[in-house]
Amino acid sequence: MSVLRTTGLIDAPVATVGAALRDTRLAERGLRALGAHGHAATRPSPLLVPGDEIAFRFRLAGLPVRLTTRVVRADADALSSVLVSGPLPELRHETVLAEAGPRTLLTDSLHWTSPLGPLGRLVDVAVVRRFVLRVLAARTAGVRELAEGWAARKVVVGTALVHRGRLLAQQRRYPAADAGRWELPGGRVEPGEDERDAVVRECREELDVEVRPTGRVGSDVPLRDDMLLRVHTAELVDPEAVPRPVEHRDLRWVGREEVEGLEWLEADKVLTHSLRELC
Ligand SMILES: Nc1nc2c([nH]c(=O)n2[C@H]2C[C@H](O)[C@@H](COP(=O)(O)OP(=O)(O)OP(=O)(O)O)O2)c(=O)[nH]1
Repeated sequence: MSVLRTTGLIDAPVATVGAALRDTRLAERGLRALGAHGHAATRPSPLLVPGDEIAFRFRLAGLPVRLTTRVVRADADALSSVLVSGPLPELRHETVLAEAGPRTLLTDSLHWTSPLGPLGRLVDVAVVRRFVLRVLAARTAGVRELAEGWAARKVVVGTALVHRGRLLAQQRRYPAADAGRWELPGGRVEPGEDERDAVVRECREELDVEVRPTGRVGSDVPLRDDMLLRVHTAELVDPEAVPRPVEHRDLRWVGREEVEGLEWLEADKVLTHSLRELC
């Protein structure tokens, strides 16, 4: 099996780079940057989720290549995909992110098996490795451009409040387009305010309870109006406290199997696979 590893430093937090990695336009941009005249089809959603397939069509050394991969992991700090179909028996792509001070270290690993035995290994050295290195460099440049742009956005905090194995969702009352859809408690971080303080304030305002932030979940999600959704996990300070819907139509504690069935706001839909892991 052949392995190629590359790294890059990006001037943005891990969760923001994690969002950029999941951008569905990235594969196509990478191919275009190479002049590979490729086409990469994904479903029309802003961010990839596990199960999504990406179909690539491009030419390598003059030969047409068709290759489809499937996303198997899309977390704040990692994106992985495996081969579904293509002209080689095995292909696995893993991108792992690690905090490096205020920046993020991105490590790409590509593992593949050549289709032609010893001859394939020669082709690997001559053609494939060079092509893969260019693809990965173009992709990292695309991730950097998106993530560094998003890092300057205003943050909306969402709160994944978990209690006795269930997650709290709240149902919006307005605007009309979003009425009846579900979201996490939260809102815009005010100037000078810490994100965790915003989580505590929003939960006090929206749920009338005190919460304690406990960590983070999922990658960021770009929103309209130059905002970025970032979800923090939290617990009730008083386990007997009962949240009430101060501004919302309804509240619901949902278990692992119910998370993906709710009609969430668009942005939250790409986080449900991460949220269900909390239950
Ligand atoms: N709180 C929260 N907001 C979300 C989620 N998903 C999502 O797209 N958003 C959007 C809805 C809003 O456009 C924005 C939140 O900003 P906000 O809380 O300050 O504004 P809002 O529209 O809810 O209401 P308001 O405070 O102006 O009355 O983020 C989510 O899960 N929780």
